[in-house]
Amino acid sequence: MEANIKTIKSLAVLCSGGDSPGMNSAVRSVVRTAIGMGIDVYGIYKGYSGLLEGNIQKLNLSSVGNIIQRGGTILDTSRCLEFHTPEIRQEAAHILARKHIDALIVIGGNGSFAGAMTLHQEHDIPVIGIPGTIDNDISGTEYTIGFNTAVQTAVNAVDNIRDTASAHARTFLVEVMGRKSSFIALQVGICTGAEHVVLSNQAVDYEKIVSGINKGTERGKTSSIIIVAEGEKAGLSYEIKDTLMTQYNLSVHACILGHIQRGGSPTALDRLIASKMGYAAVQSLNQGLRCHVTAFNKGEIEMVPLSACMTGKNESTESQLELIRALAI
Ligand SMILES: Nc1ncnc2c1ncn2[C@@H]1O[C@H](COP(=O)(O)OP(=O)(O)OP(=O)(O)O)[C@@H](O)[C@H]1O
Ligand SMILES: O=P(O)(O)OC[C@H]1O[C@](O)(CO)[C@@H](O)[C@@H]1O
Ligand SMILES: [Mg+2]
Repeated sequence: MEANIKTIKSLAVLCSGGDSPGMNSAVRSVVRTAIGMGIDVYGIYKGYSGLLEGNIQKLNLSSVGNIIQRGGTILDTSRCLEFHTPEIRQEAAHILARKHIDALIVIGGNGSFAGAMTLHQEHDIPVIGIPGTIDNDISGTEYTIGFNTAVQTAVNAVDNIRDTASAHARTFLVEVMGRKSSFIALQVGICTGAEHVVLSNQAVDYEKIVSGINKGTERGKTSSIIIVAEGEKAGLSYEIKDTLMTQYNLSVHACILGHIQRGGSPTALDRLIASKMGYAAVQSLNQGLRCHVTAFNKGEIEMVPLSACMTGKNESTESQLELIRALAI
């Protein structure tokens, strides 16, 4: 540790943005690691909104007992619009100082990381980000906690829909979450043997969808599954369904999976990565890191500067699409 780096005696942890399965496993790991190292640990309830309200409680070992397997987050979470305002962030910094909290661990997505970054830049507060979002849309890390569970939940749902699609000889459009990112859609598409995936950042290619369905019909297929990434707002699958009906005379069904993808008990993979990240977050503060993220790259946890995690990512989109096309022949 550099000689001029102040020792962290107390830290706070919060969850922000959409909840994701595995957040609790990460909170547990942060709390247990910190206490084991003699660091006082506080939970901030309801994300940045709770910070501004001073909704902060000291946590002990049993505060995080029996939560590793639970979905949601015991700390609750929020989307806090005021946090975009510098004066409001100044208030947040004062609240942390008044509570003698030396560092903040933020478990959340790209938006939550943007909030943590500004707090660090403006008020020199040590921050560590733990990537927790089902969207897997944070640059600098190949993985974000919750993605695997969300994909598994969606895959189970599509398997069920496939039974009906097959029994009734129907085509289904199944819309999955992911906002601007199509990672859930792509992985669900591969794992359910979908005929086509509609990406969130591209115009819908109706000719391709229709020729795919027709090709399948010609070789005797009676049902098809098309996965739709939701984009800016939910409901695109219904627009596609209407266009297929009115312009191509094709009758299809649409199903929006919605928030069932965000809840539920985390998979073993999410519990494992969350436990490792929580531990690494606290260790890294002890080692003098002050504005970093616990990233998961090439199978290992590594500390990456928060500044490297501020843009979206789209690596692997093309190769995943290629696989879907190759297998839907
Ligand atoms: N540019 C920003 N500056 C300050 N705070 C921000 C900024 N962007 C987002 N935040 C804070 O982070 C919160 C969560 O952001 P957002 O709603 O984008 O979710 P997220 O963390 O990306 O998670 P997810 O996408 O998984 O729901 C916002 O409500 C706001 O309080
Ligand atoms: O629950 P809310 O606030 O409607 O947010 C929905 C969004 O949150 C996410 O589930 C990520 O948390 C996105 O995939 C989705 O677009
Ligand atoms: Mg986000």
